[in-house]
Amino acid sequence: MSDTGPALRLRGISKSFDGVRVLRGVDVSITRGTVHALLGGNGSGKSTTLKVVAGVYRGDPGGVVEVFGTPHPADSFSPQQAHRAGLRFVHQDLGLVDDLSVAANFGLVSGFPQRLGAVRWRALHERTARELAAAGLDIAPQAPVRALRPSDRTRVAIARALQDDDGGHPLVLVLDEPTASLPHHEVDELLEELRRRREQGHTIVYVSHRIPEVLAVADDLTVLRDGVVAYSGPVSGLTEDHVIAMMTGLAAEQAAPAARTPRAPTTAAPLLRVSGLCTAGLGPLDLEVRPGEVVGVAGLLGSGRSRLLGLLAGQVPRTSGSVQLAGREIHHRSPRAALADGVACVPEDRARDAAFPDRPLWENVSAIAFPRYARWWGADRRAERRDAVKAAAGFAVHAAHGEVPFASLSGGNQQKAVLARATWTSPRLLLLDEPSQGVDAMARRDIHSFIHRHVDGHDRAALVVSSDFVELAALCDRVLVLRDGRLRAELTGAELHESAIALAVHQDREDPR
Ligand SMILES: Nc1ncnc2c1ncn2[C@@H]1O[C@H](COP(=O)(O)OP(=O)(O)OP(=O)(O)O)[C@@H](O)[C@H]1O
Repeated sequence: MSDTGPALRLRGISKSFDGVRVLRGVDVSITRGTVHALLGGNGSGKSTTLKVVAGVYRGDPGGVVEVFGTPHPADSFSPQQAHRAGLRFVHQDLGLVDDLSVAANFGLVSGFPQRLGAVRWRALHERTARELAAAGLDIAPQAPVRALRPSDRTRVAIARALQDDDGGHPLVLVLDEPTASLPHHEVDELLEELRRRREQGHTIVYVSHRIPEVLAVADDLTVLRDGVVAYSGPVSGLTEDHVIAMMTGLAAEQAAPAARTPRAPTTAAPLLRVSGLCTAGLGPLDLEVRPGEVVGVAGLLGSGRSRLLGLLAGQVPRTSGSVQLAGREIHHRSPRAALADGVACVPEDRARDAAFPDRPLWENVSAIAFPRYARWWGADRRAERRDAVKAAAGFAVHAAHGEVPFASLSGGNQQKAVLARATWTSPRLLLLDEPSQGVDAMARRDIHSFIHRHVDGHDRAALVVSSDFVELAALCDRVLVLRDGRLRAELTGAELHESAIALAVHQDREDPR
């Protein structure tokens, strides 16, 4: 291990899947004691790069992963070698076991101290308490992971990854989208944690789609475009538009978003009218959505925001109340029944609720539209495939072809494919739960303009749940704020900005709605 030079250096890293090269000669040098962000559009190769660095994927021959001055051939680098070399990883799902205590989660990685075959819990608790204190975390080692706040869970995962099993040497900590699933108000805490770890001498490599956040916390950044390094250098002096221009290869002015025309207030009769709607933990709720409106729903985890969408989508049964769509009472007992009435939903947990991972991309896109292709002689699969591939292309889903298994798509492309499916049947009410999770900045802009196009001038509307208040302010005509299952505020016009939404979401005082 050399004492000078970069912490991590990638030289000529390439990676092919079935003969298709998805990384092409990636060269990156990461300075010790810095925060280095890795950015790029969906499918640009960020996760693949990290997996080669982690030794999970074998790189193509010729590439080198150099850690603290020691070179390792990328085609034979293993996870064990990566660990010994001083690389530590925190994946997006954090890898914590919710039902175990914090100390037991530490033990899973560092081993359980034992005497005569029995676990020495007291020793494990003491060791974990020292690690937590060193990390500035005021958490008992006995606390169940399930009870932790989201940002504390991430900080525990970081403390576990960095636990002092390496004689106190600085390490390279690699994080994959650590802020993607954090509530808005906890993002700053995590960014502060990254800064603190940098001060301790560690090197942080951090994948993100949130450019403003990267500009705030990173010293340097690398932009990947189609598996090639488009930029690697300091953050200072860069703006969001510069970064997007590097990600897209377009000039900054071409990459800038089209200005949004504020919608005139509509006086049309409501498309959706909800009255006295109740289910466990939610309601009674009264709300109206007019044709052409994009209405946001903001609230903390547990506020009832996803439950509201589930109720409208036929996934959650109601206990009382009424829902009218275009003046007609509807009461769906399944998502399929809701769809038949023009209500389509994109759930928050794509992998669990919205995907057939082993089936081809095109089947995942056409999944809800296949009855259209029923013919007297069977199903017109050829037409179905053709139209599904077209629908995916309309959402800029980046895939070699329509036959690739859904699971092999990058996360952002999976999300776009699921959105393409939901909108294919031109639903009158589009229900979207965290629609731009994991999608890159350009795709997020595309998704927003698609939602606007879907509703503008049509007898359609969208209801959007998002924990990203910047997104809600940019996308929505109105934002409803839920707390403890009740509607507490409604923001519109000049009130509709990020900080007002944050304030309304966190307010303890109940207003008299
Ligand atoms: N196991 C695999 N088999 C085949 N192709 C793969 C596999 N893993 C990744 N790819 C392809 O490699 C390319 C890069 O994917 P990768 O997941 O690295 O992108 P990414 O930059 O992390 O994207 P995102 O921001 O959407 O997560 C994509 O075209 C993807 O479909």
